Amino acid sequence: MAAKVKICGVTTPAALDAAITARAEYVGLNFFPPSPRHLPVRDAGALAARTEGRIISVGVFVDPDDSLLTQAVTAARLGAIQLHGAESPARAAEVKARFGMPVWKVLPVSSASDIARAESYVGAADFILFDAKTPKGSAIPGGMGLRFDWQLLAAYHGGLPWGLAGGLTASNVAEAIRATGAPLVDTSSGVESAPGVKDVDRIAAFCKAARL
Ligand SMILES: O=C(O)c1ccccc1NCC(=O)[C@H](O)[C@H](O)COP(=O)(O)O
Repeated sequence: MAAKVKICGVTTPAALDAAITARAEYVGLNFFPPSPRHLPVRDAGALAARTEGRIISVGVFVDPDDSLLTQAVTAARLGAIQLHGAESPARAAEVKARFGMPVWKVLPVSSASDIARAESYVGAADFILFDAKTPKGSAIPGGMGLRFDWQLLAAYHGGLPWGLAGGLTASNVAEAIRATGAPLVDTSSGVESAPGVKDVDRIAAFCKAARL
């Protein structure tokens, strides 16, 4: 089965439409203010109006409080919540229960023990996204175009559905899927011309390459 595609950090109608046209399954809408892809809640409604029934919006959050989640879930008509911070299994379970929608937990990876942590989210989250660990002190915990050693994924026992993120581009995504068997691939900076600036041609090329 073809890997599903998530285009993360979409902030404009043009990028959203490019993801829909290229048949991506998900877009990520980023609600973390320090990110160059930050989407203010007040701007989310305009994008949400274009997504209805065409693509699923995943809200990207870093250790969010319930107030931000409530505002974003409503304004952006989210279909899933991605927790990209240090959220514990208990917090993931709480968010899942409170908002009644799938929770994706991101695990930053640099060693085998990071993969093993996925098991602790069984029953608490619905989906695990393995992403590259960013350097200590980074302003953002994702979207930096960094890869991790894909061979580490061989140790994953598959207690939860999962996806692969980190440094994926149109040039390496087919190889990433072949090497890891990832059922979902996620990219952000790999389809940009500059941080936060999505490139519609790169979005199309990425989606095409993921399906080859
Ligand atoms: O992209 C961001 O700016 C970001 C900021 C804070 C938390 C998460 C963020 N991105 C989340 C994603 O799912 C990215 O697609 C993922 O980290 C991969 O990014 P990239 O290596 O640039 O493809």
